[in-house]
Amino acid sequence: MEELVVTTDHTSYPVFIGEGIRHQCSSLLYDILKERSKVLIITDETVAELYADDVVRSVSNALSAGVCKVPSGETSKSMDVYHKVMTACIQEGLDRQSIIIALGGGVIGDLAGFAAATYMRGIPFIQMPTTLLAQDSSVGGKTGINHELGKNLIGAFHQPAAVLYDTETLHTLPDKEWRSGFAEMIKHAYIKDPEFLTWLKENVHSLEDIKDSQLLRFLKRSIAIKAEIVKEDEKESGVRAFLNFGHTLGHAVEKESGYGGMTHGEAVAAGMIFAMKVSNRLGYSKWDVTQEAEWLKALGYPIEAPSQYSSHQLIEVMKNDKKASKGNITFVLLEKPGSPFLETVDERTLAHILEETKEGGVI
Ligand SMILES: NC(=O)c1ccc[n+]([C@@H]2O[C@H](COP(=O)([O-])OP(=O)(O)OC[C@H]3O[C@@H](n4cnc5c(N)ncnc54)[C@H](O)[C@@H]3O)[C@@H](O)[C@H]2O)c1
Ligand SMILES: O=C(O)C(=O)C[C@@H](O)[C@H](O)[C@H](O)COP(=O)(O)O
Ligand SMILES: [Zn+2]
Repeated sequence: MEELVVTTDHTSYPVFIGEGIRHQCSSLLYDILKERSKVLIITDETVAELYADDVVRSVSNALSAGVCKVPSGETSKSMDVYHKVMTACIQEGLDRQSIIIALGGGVIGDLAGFAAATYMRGIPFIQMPTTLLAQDSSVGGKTGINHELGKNLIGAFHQPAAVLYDTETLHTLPDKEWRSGFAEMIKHAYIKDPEFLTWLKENVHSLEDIKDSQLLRFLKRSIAIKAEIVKEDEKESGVRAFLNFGHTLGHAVEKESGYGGMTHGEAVAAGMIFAMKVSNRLGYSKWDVTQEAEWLKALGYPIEAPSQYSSHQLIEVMKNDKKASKGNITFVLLEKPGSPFLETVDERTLAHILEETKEGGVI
């Protein structure tokens, strides 16, 4: 088992990574659980079927556990499902000494984390990620749900008390979800670690390459990058915004696809290529976008997906992005790997590039 530590100005917590560690909750989380009155495991229907019994058994040595199941997928990051989770917290008799476990992917981490941040004005929670994507989402304390008008518009910063990442759970992950999670790893490499990016480009040419024995090595590097950024800027007043590379357009595409039409990672991959085009167009960089896109296309990312949607509508949605200010859309741009910066981009430039993408053009 590996252990990393995430430190912020206010707190610090362990990230345990290892095969089969879901069976060791009572021992690994003993110091946290021993103080608590009750635990509610929030999970989705798919993950519940596969892993909830193991986790209930594993925590039951320490304290009594309930399970709250929500439908699988992005649509559970909604007001309606959040309300149902709150009802479950009340009916299960959670008090201020209770704790929530988020058992699942990023959807569950964000939803259950937000429930923990707001139930009785805040109780602790533990992240138990089960997707590759959750190497990003389980660390850093961003929690929240979607609104019909935009992604993650309702939420709170609430750091977990611990992250327990059982990599054995990844063995049941569908290919689409491996691809989705890998996009966030690529993002970490693009914004912070050119050497890691080169290594990924040289070694990963298929989904099978992602799943192979090197996984633990790049999982750890990716989590460490996220932890470094969160340590420097917990609440996104500076460098943390760089973690949004690919997300300005990506979130708009997710919203337009009806939340779940495209996975988060697929949308982010298309958004990263788009951001490189914007960066070139504004004269900040000389990306060979075709070459960057080829690598992602070979891994199965639908890079041209934004061209299915109305440019006007995507721009309207991007105005609701949290980085926007006074109606101006702000992008994370990249001069070169490891050199991100924030820039306001005017709507005409965005419209042109979106239209060129529709016509199959790459800058
Ligand atoms: N808070 C953050 O910092 C942060 C960072 C990145 C992404 N996110 C959010 O994360 C969400 C996406 O997370 P995700 O990609 O993990 O999606 P997800 O949680 O919906 O999981 C994807 C699918 O895989 C299934 N699944 C999960 N674990 C499984 C397993 N081990 N075996 C088989 N099936 C399994 C789920 O039931 C679901 O159908 C988005 O809403 C995104 O906005 C948040
Ligand atoms: O942790 C962060 O900070 C991130 O931006 C990570 C992103 O991968 C993640 O998708 C996040 O939820 C996006 O944040 P948002 O503030 O744009 O909703
Ligand atoms: Zn993301």
